[in-house]
Amino acid sequence: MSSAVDQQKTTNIATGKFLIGLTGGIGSGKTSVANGFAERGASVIDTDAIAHSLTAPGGTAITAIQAAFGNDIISPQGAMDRAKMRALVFSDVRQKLRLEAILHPMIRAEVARQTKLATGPYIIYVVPLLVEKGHWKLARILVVDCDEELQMQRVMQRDGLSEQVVKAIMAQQATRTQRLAVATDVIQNQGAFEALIPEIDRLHQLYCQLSSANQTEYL
Ligand SMILES: Nc1ncnc2c1ncn2[C@@H]1O[C@H](COP(=O)(O)OP(=O)(O)OP(=O)(O)O)[C@@H](O)[C@H]1O
Repeated sequence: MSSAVDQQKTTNIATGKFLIGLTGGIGSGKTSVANGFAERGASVIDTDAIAHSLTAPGGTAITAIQAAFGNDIISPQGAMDRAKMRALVFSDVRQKLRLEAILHPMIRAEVARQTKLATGPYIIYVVPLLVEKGHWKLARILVVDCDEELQMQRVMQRDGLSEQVVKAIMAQQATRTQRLAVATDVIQNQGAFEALIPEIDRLHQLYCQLSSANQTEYL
């Protein structure tokens, strides 16, 4: 596991924008929390959503995935067959690296494009594997945290996956301890949705303050 998250206390010089990485284990509530920030005016760039659109029918990554993995990995509709790909990359780490070699540069390019266009007071990058696959220049790291049992319940309910599959996914991710070790901010998502609201409000205010202070430094 690389400790590859490169934090900066100030606005990212390359982009001139205040960048926050949002991460958490599968089903921890990243999307729910990110939506809360978006509702308050933040620019949210979701790397998972980008990966989905790259591998949807007609997506930019489809031709390269087909060339690397064969026709069988592409569904009749022209999307990457996610279930087949999941089985493949779980059983063979080299296949995982091949897929990442195709997708990661495309995701980075799309993140850079959306970052240039972003107009919010700060930007939240939603990066599920931020701790595992770092090298993001960030001012803050926000971890959405909940216990593993709850993660499992939520994912099994949402995606109809078996406990065994969810456990296998979680085993490939960073542990709670590893994530919390790099966090500058933590949102506990252990209770009801409503309990997230004051936490999101508090951090939204903090990020607005920090981003405007940092912007001033660079004017
Ligand atoms: N506080 C909560 N109370 C009840 N259900 C919740 C809560 N937070 C999230 N959920 C539900 O749990 C599931 C996972 O949440 P969400 O999709 O936000 O997590 P995620 O971290 O983005 O997941 P993934 O890693 O799979 O992308 C969703 O069905 C969501 O509606």
